[in-house]
Amino acid sequence: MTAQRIDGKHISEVIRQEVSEQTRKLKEKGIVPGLAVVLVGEDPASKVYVGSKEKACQQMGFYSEVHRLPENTTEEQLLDLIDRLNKQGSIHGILVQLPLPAHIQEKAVIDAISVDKDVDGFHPVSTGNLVIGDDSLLPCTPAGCIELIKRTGTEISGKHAVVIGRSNIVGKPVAMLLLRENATVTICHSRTANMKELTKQADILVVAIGKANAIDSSYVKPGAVVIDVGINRLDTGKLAGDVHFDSVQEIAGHITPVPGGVGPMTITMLMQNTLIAAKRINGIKE
Ligand SMILES: Nc1nc2c(c(=O)[nH]1)N[C@@H](CN(C=O)c1ccc(C(=O)N[C@@H](CCC(=O)O)C(=O)O)cc1)CN2
Repeated sequence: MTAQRIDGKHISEVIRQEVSEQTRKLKEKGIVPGLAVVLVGEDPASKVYVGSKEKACQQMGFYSEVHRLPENTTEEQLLDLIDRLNKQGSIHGILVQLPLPAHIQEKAVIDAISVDKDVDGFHPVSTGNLVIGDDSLLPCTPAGCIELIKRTGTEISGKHAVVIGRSNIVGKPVAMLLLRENATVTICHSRTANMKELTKQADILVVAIGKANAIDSSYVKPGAVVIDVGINRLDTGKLAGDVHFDSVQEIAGHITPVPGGVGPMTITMLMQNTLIAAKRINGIKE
């Protein structure tokens, strides 16, 4: 069996067209979704991602602001900027690009973003709402994973989903989203005993561990949907996922490639969140 490749780039394009159409309709009501992206320092990958977010905003017809701050920006200066953006009427979404320089506390910065404008879905109140099933803006990469699974035609309800990785920004929220879709969810991590025994039971396997090619076909149940969240740059300069694609595609039913799988969905879900935030802030039903 050779798995079907889940084309994150194509799915992303389809969703972007939907977002851009809804934005056009919202603009007829005089509302222009606005996103502020804040970048501190010179991390090369972050610069590329922020540039892609700026381009995506243009493509969607959003208003956008990018604040590129020097590496030596203090936490206080960053918090002042967030305070201003929280109050700014033209801005419906605020995103601070991660990672931040070591002298700035990530938690203090995330906590300062208004929950209504938390388009990254990283604020503790957004996380709490996700856990209890209340409305909140969903974290982009986990929401992208669920969207990719659904668009394979897979019914998530009743399936056994195994998530490898327990980070606050991917592993835990993706597990919560799968639970919300009525999957039976197991979370594996670096201390899990007999991991293969668990992953081989998974109808849906989501891998977010940050280790290139760590998961081969011996971890995978035949026919499973495999979602690879890892983006690892190899010494050769090439990108690799956490899943050994060539090995796993021999056994899986569906599999995301890297690049071109989950990655493109992250920015697309950010566009969708900004549109949702603009509607909610203006009291418009979705
Ligand atoms: N505040 C945030 N910071 C970071 C997030 C985030 O969601 N919010 N996620 C990542 C970086 N990221 C977006 O910010 C991101 C990562 C990867 C991609 C992507 O499209 N990847 C491509 C490959 C791109 C390449 O060639 O390098 C793919 O997988 O196909 C988009 C966005 C950390 N920081």
